[in-house]
Amino acid sequence: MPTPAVKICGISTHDALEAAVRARAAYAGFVFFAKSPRNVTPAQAAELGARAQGRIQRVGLFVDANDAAIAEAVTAAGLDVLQLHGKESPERAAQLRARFGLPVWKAMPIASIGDVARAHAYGGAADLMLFDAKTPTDALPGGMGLSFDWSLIAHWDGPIKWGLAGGLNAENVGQALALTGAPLVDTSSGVESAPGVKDVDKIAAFCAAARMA
Ligand SMILES: O=C(O)c1ccccc1N[C@@H]1O[C@H](COP(=O)(O)O)[C@@H](O)[C@H]1O
Repeated sequence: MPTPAVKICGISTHDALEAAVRARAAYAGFVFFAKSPRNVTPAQAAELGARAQGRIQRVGLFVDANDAAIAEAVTAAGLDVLQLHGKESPERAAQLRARFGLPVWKAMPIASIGDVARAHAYGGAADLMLFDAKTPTDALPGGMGLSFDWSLIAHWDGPIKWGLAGGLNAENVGQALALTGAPLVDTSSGVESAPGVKDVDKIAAFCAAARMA
């Protein structure tokens, strides 16, 4: 199995960003969602984005955001990828990809096989499908450290690239990779000591465990 790409999401400090770079994560996620404990302002994102440039790909996470908010974040942080974590339709994903000229990742909340089937509609509209656990509330559609039945998406053979998120940590990422063969893994809560507080040792351990799997 090829080495999976790693994304560390919810980065809001220089220390966390440096830890992700040091651990050779491919992607750093910045959350632009006011209800999240990991939310960053455009000013914070500008600092982090400048520091990240050319060292790690910068992913902006949005939840049903409007074009103006996305444009502000793209400009501030120099984003390389847009991650849509709300109820964005395939048409909206395609529209944002065309407008910003950036790859679009769509998060798909999974609780049943029917949810997995919905991912096919994003072929040609998004660049990557990120399977995540369905959360119990629309108020926070991710970042709760919840996992789902990984067998539902094992070796997914859909029309676009894909990745796995939801409740991943250094202890379970090896098992998740062995079962699913995911080409990309994404974590946030699993590398924190408290909601929104990244732990540099956990970031290092997660990246090492994903590489060893
Ligand atoms: O991190 C958040 O606060 C967040 C808020 C709204 C939508 C998504 C969010 N995080 C993303 O959710 C998945 C899974 O996170 P976790 O590892 O279970 O904590 C991941 O892509 C986060 O980036």
